[in-house]
Amino acid sequence: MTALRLGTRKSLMAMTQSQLVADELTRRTGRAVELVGVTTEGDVSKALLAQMGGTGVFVSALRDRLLSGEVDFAVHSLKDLPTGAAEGIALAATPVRDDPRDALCGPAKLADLPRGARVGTGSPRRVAQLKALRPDLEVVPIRGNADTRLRKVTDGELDAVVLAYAGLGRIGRRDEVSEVFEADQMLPAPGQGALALECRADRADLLELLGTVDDSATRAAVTAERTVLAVLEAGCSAPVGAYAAEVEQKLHLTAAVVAYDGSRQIRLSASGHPGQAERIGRDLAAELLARGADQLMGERH
Ligand SMILES: NCc1[nH]cc(CCC(=O)O)c1CC(=O)O
Repeated sequence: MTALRLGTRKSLMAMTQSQLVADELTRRTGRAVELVGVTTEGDVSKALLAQMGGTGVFVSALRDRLLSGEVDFAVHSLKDLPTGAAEGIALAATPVRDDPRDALCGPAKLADLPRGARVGTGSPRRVAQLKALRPDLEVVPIRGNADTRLRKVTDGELDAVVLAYAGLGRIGRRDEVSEVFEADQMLPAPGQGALALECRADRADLLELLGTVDDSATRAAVTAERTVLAVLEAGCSAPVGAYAAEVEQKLHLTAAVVAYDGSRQIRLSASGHPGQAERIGRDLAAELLARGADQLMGERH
């Protein structure tokens, strides 16, 4: 039988996580899987990434390859997937989630950084929560892949950077982490640490095969988190965190909207049956809006 073609971005992080998925699929189904590296607009142009606000730039090139039949399925970081459905594309599997937390990379823990230390991150969600924890910090907007960001610390341009702990593990850079933030300090981005396998919606054979690596607890958690984001009509450029996990067959969801300067936040939790993940997310988002989330997100400065 021919090898399945797995479409992936070409970064070290993407290639590593795609290879993990490929190996697990082969282990479970006996099918060989071959990686096909695809250059996306987000990789080519930083200006374009900024202009488009990041939403979906890494994803659309891979989806084009699915629709044209050049690849059979694609592996994305779930965090990078826009919440809206894509015509003709199905979310075939969400494998067991990796660590969802954010991590500080640098020589010291957050509390031990000097007054006014320069900390790099491009994410409004991280900026706002950093400011809430340490209002004295100078938060510096940065872009680029994890390697580029980490180099700004070793070069002395920045005192520390914040990155996803899962991604740091995938590129073998966990030894640069000084502190891993708990969700009550820094609520992760919806879908952080999880992967998404997509294929064409009309490929029933593939949906079944890829379904062998799906994890229902992960699926329920990320469904709840992403529903919050969708209802708030927020993307990765909004100061919104959401994290859900199943404990003893119950899904617990926490979501927060933080003012850009970290001065205020609205944080709520809810729980329910994992089969109701979407409703749990929708109801919590409605409650956030009722308590003024819209207004907080609207205040850019
Ligand atoms: N937006 C880039 C991106 N997409 C996924 C990850 C990390 C790995 C993950 O969350 O699965 C990262 C880098 C980061 O936020 O540090």
